[in-house]
Amino acid sequence: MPVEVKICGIRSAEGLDAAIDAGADLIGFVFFPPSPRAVTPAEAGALSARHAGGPVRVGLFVDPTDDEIAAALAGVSLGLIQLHGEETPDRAAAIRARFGVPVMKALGIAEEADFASVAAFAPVVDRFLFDARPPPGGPLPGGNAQPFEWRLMAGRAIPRPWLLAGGLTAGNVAEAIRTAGAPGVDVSSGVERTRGVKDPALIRAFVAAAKG
Ligand SMILES: O=C(O)c1ccccc1NCC(=O)[C@H](O)[C@H](O)COP(=O)(O)O
Repeated sequence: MPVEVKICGIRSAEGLDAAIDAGADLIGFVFFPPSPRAVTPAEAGALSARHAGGPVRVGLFVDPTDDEIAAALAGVSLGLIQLHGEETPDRAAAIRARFGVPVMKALGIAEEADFASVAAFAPVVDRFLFDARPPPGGPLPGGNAQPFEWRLMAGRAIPRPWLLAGGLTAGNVAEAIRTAGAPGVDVSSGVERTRGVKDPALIRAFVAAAKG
């Protein structure tokens, strides 16, 4: 199976076009205003409308209210809701039931114990994303260019499709996939020329390295 690639934090036409041309399978729109990658629902809708079909449009939320999700969905059709905060399994289940959109739960990983909630989320989510646990007190729960120990994933039975994230670049993604046994990867900082600004050449290099 080819490795799935998600390019997260798309907020420009050139970033979106490069991700689609390069063969990304999923693209992420960040609906979290403190992020330098944040977009409004209208901006995401306008970007998404540049291409009919193509990659799954992922909406990224951090402890969202129902109103926030509804507002995003009014602006752009999403194929996946990524929950990147402190959402509980009950909250993930409620979001999935209310909006009828598949859900991906992001879990921050730094040690073995961080996998404890996988079993509780598995019945109520469609995918997992394993990212580096964010630094304490940091401004963002993701998108921090910080890797975690990929060997923590090796040989682990995850009962849903999953993506590996955190500090990936074109230079390390092949090794990360091999070490973690990852069926898919997610990147944001590693394909940016400056924080929040995607670089088409880095996007192309990343997708080629991940799928090569
Ligand atoms: O990217 C953000 O700005 C962000 C903000 C708040 C919550 C999550 C966020 N990103 C989540 C992602 O899916 C990133 O792609 C993932 O954390 C990997 O980021 P990076 O280490 O920068 O490649």
